[in-house]
Amino acid sequence: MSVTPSAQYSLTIRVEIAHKPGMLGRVASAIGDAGGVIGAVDLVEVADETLVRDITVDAAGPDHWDAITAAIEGLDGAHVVDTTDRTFLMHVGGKIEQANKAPLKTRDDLSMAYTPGVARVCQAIADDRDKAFQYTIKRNTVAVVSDGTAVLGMGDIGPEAAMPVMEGKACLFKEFAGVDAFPICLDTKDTDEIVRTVKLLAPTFGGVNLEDISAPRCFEIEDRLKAELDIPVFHDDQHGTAIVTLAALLNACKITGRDLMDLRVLVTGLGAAGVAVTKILMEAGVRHVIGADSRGVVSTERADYQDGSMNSMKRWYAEHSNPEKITGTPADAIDGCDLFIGLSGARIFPAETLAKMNRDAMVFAMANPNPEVSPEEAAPYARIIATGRSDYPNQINNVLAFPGIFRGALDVRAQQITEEMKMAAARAIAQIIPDSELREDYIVPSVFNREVAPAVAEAVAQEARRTGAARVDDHAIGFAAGDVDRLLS
Ligand SMILES: NC(=O)c1ccc[n+]([C@@H]2O[C@H](COP(=O)([O-])OP(=O)(O)OC[C@H]3O[C@@H](n4cnc5c(N)ncnc54)[C@H](O)[C@@H]3O)[C@@H](O)[C@H]2O)c1
Ligand SMILES: O=C(O)C[C@H](O)C(=O)O
Ligand SMILES: [Mg+2]
Repeated sequence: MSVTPSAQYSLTIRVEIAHKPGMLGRVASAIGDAGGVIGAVDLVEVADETLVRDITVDAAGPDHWDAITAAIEGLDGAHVVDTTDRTFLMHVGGKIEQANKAPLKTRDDLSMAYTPGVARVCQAIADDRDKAFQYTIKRNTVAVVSDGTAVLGMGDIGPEAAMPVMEGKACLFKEFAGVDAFPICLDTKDTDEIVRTVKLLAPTFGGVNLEDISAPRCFEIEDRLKAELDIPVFHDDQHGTAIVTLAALLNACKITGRDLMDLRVLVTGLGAAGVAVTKILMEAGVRHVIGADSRGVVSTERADYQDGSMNSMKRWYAEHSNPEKITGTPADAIDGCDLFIGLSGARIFPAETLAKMNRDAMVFAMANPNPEVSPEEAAPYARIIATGRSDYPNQINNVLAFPGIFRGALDVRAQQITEEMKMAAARAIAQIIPDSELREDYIVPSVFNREVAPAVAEAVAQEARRTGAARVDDHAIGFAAGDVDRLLS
């Protein structure tokens, strides 16, 4: 849906240019006239007759790449040698690697890090398994587990194809909260097998972040793992999304002068994210919700509810929403709504449908990578617009939640992420923006705001302390865990 040039379609174009005055300017103009946005320009090779340069250009998509390279080829004295898709280049060999914390230069180093010294550490843990948190990576390492069945809005694309997203989550954990996370993509969709596999892996990890596992299996998988493991288990697409959506809504309501209790809300997509978002909004006070899945608006009148074929989560939904028993499509149900929340897929209805919403409408179109309705098209009908993407303002994305949530939980060694912790995290995210700075295009902090993860971690840790769920209090060293380990070693 990207129509404007952006970094996701950034291309490095290697161009051989005649070595004479004005040529680089002509190449730059050709790129600009074709709509490309030039970034870096590097000199690769100089010869008597020619220069070779790498020109980095943001474009709007593959067709636009062709138009830009054709424009360069159309010049006398310029020739495209080759092109590199920078997004793919960033993924060559994967995005993360393992790194050693202890030096291994001498025999002494080896005899401590490995045999024979390591055996004493193993024995200490064998005598007291809790010491795994002190002397292994468990204390700071989270498993990012997916079966590849609901990857972004791309659906069931399989475990190998899910890896770039899971590696990306690991990058975000490390970057924003100093948490070491490891991507694990499983070659099974079977609930029992997933539960058993994660349980078998659990001794290595301090927490489990479930990711992009489709509904309704994700609900049972999370419930069972939470019940059976003594480390926190958190399905990011449910709870991370719910926390950030509530944070955004708290601030959007301040701007539009609304009360959660009076809102009329339409949610499309009743999978992992849609159900969890609805639940947290209801816990926070929202009373009037209508939900729609790919078969239309859900109600107790719908045939699949009546004949018992509706899954249990949607049955819950049908029973707790849509008091007027509206039937039909999301476009039918949007009449008179104040808030639209999309957690379904791209372009599910024409933007004009939003005209039926109340004034000062709020539109959170959060499907990734492409939202239910584009912000440009929604603009005439909504006062506040948010998406899950980084290239628009108001990015409602679970990255604002999960790094800090796990940082806080690991620091106090909480065994569960409770509802109270999630609420506290939502409030912490919302409060990062002072009321005086709230604006229609600034309802959630930037994902690059370094205050967010520590604030979320502190809120989670405080809640754990308050409820007695905190088993230790490492919070003082949380963000510097690596440094402290080095000092201790
Ligand atoms: N912005 C964020 O932080 C964030 C977080 C989680 C999920 N998401 C996005 O939300 C979407 C759903 O993710 P999920 O994890 O809940 O997946 P899921 O597979 O569990 O659920 C998807 C749901 O959407 C429904 N759906 C599909 N097309 C629809 C349509 N045209 N109308 C109504 N409903 C439709 C499906 O029936 C299903 O119930 C994805 O696009 C994902 O990228 C965004
Ligand atoms: O991965 C993201 O950017 C958000 C979310 O987890 C999603 O599945 O869309
Ligand atoms: Mg996800």
